[in-house]
Amino acid sequence: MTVQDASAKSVSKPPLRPVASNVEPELDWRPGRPVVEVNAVDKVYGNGTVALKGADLTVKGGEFVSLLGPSGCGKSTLLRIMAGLGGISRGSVRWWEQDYGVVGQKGRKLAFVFQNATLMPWARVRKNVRLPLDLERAKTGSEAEAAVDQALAMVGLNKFADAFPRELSGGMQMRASIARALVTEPNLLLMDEPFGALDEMTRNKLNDDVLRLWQARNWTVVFVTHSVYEAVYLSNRVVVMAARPGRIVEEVSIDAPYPRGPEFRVSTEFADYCRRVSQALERASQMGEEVQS
Ligand SMILES: Nc1ncnc2c1ncn2[C@@H]1O[C@H](COP(=O)(O)OP(=O)(O)OP(=O)(O)O)[C@@H](O)[C@H]1O
Repeated sequence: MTVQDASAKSVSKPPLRPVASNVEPELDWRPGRPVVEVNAVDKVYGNGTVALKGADLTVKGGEFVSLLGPSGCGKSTLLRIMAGLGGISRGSVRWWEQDYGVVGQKGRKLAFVFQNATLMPWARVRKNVRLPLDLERAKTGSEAEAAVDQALAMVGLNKFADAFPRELSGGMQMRASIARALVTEPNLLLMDEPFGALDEMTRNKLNDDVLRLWQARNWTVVFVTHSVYEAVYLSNRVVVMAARPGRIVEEVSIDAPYPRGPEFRVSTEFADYCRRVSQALERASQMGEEVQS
């Protein structure tokens, strides 16, 4: 789907406007407080597709929430709405308990990681990772370089700073893409099926990297995936969606403690959660078929 959907029946595109003077600019990340709230949101595309109907979802500070559901159930649409990309047809969205104007302030930054690494092929890794800082122009040259070095080190790519994207494996390209999100020091990370194209070993490794960074950086994460295993491994909460119309139908809490590692993947607890989530997904898939028939 396109990022900006100009043809959508938009009632309220989140306004991009200067920060209100009464807004507290200091760090406002508190575990348990709502970071993004989607209230009764409908999304109808210009061609009449009802991508979301009555979506309600609150993601709280420090949560790792996965969106899971059959193809076309509106996962990407919901994630993009949470990113302030594209309009909504009904309902409301709040970020850090305020409107979109607060996004980008200290402690209220969001970053989006796309399905593909979307690196500039003609630019070296360092330049790709630095791009958001150059666009923000908030840091001096040496500050930006230091931030890039730190982000590359966190994803284990410091030795590849001067490589071109074509010289990296698919997993390394996704790492570069994560470093590009990291460099802006986001508080809310929205990830749209970032590892779907990778082999299982690489995906498992990147899952561990994301969990490590999530804990180290106090991120709040919303993660779209088609994989029950990935959703269970990563998340505190799996939100299951159904299609036609796209809607949230179930939630499963994953109460296993962190850090999670290889032992968790082979535990009966993991298998039990996977079975529960698979059953929820099966129910969701059948709902879509019922509506259609
Ligand atoms: N720009 C658009 N214009 C019209 N319809 C769209 C647009 N983007 C998405 N859709 C439709 O909206 C519905 C939800 O799409 P969306 O991409 O959000 O689902 P998804 O659950 O992320 O799908 P997938 O798992 O296949 O990526 C689908 O029917 C899709 O065809």
